[in-house]
Amino acid sequence: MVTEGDAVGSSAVRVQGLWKRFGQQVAVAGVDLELPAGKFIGLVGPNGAGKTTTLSMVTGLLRPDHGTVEVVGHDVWRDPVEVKARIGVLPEGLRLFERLSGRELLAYSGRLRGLPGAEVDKRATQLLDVLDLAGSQHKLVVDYSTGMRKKIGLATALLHNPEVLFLDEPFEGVDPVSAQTIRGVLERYTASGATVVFSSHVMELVESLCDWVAVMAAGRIRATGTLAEVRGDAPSLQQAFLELVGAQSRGAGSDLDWLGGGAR
Ligand SMILES: Nc1ncnc2c1ncn2[C@@H]1O[C@H](COP(=O)(O)OP(=O)(O)OP(=O)(O)O)[C@@H](O)[C@H]1O
Repeated sequence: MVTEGDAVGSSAVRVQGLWKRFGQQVAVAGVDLELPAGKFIGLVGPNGAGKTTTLSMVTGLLRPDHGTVEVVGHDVWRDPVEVKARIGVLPEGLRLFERLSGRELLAYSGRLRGLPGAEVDKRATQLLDVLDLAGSQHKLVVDYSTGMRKKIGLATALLHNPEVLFLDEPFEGVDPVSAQTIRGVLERYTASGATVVFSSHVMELVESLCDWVAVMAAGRIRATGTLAEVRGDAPSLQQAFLELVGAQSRGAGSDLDWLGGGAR
């Protein structure tokens, strides 16, 4: 799906005036966002910032209260079939068909995507191999570990060679070896001109992986741009992030004077 010229200088995602409320809780409060194509993009923010809610609305999983979302030039909510053919998604709380083996899951996803059987077989074999799942390909998904689930989820999201890949906390619960494997696959994928958008609150990871960042807090976008632009004069992205989300002066632990030291 990645075609020459698609990626250069254009936007992968264009979000305007996005709002989502759950009862009294405003989860996303008027987000405008333009994500450049062909970049490794990090959506970062503290717990509860609205990252998952935003990604769910951008990928057509959750209907916004207001606002529009375009992915590779198509309106997500008016043109969902066009958009879903062009994106891959690894959602938070990934639900998989547990009673299929990893190999069967890929075969099923590939056929759902309309790929010919022989092509699905070829791609599945390569993905299982690269993601170090070949030895577990006949195991049922229900018996996979957390890291293995993330990797098979990533394989299903990549199988149809999407133009944009959305990943919600792809490294959470993943050991360093698997993280390195996932990272290698993603770097190869973006090097070919595709776009990755992933959410995280691990700043070191974002700093080492991403070339473009959007910082979110309390349902709003606080900063966007290249890593250098968002970092500004701060010594690290972590520091810039803490300043942007206003979390510096909380005096962690100052009220917990009973904690530690053996006193009961
Ligand atoms: N289905 C829901 N019903 C009620 N409130 C919700 C729902 N989903 C999200 N929220 C609320 O919306 C806010 C944003 O949540 P969201 O999961 O989008 O944040 P997040 O940035 O992904 O957080 P985290 O990093 O902890 O996953 C939170 O206050 C959360 O409690």
